[in-house]
Amino acid sequence: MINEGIERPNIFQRGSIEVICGPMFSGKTEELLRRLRRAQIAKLKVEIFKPSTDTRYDATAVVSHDLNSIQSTPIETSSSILLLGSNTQVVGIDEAQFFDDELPVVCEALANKGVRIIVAGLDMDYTGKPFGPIPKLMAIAEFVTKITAVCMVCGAPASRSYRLAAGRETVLLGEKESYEPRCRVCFNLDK
Ligand SMILES: Nc1ncnc2c1ncn2[C@@H]1O[C@H](COP(=O)(O)OP(=O)(O)O)[C@@H](O)[C@H]1O
Ligand SMILES: Cc1cn([C@H]2C[C@H](O)[C@@H](COP(=O)(O)O)O2)c(=O)[nH]c1=O
Ligand SMILES: [Zn+2]
Repeated sequence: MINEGIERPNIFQRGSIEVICGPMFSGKTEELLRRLRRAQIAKLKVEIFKPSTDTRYDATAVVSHDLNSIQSTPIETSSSILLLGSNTQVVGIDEAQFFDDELPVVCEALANKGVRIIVAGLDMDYTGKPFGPIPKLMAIAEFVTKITAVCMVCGAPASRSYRLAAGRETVLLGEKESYEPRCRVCFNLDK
């Protein structure tokens, strides 16, 4: 038979990368949970990962600001996703901005093997700069969903996360006490 033994992608399980991004409180985790739940309803094998450093609501669950949740595996480095996500059909990754620079390579490798990858994360840090591996993931993704929150100053659609707390380090975990979503105009008010 022609092509016998040649490794080809399974067209019935075509891999892809989806990115869900936006500021804090825009609904990234809710959208991730919605897509993963639908995959579970379709009886697909689903694995969910988050950075082990993100312990805000729960050590193992991915939890939205409205406290919807799904069980996940906390991991330290993106290479663990290659090991743990190879024998699954759908991989969900939350808080992807905190992962190392290898995450796009890891996602590409799994997608090429036929895995559907759904990544959620902040596209910008509190200074408005691209955050971690998210911009590269947006470039190589088949589908990018960029969503907005509600600006806490004027009520317009908010694209940015304004830091209320003191501290200039890029990574500073927090919730409403430390951050609020703002539109471009209100984000730049005190600059
Ligand atoms: N300023 C805001 N704009 C939009 N949603 C908000 C805001 N403040 C609180 N929320 C709540 O946050 C929920 C989204 O939470 P979540 O999915 O965890 O967001 P993200 O993962 O993007 O931070 C919304 O459904 C809403 O109930
Ligand atoms: C803007 C910004 C945010 N963070 C932290 C704050 C939260 O712990 C997470 C984002 O969570 P969400 O699910 O998107 O609400 O990231 C940070 O460390 N640095 C920043 O610049
Ligand atoms: Zn505004």
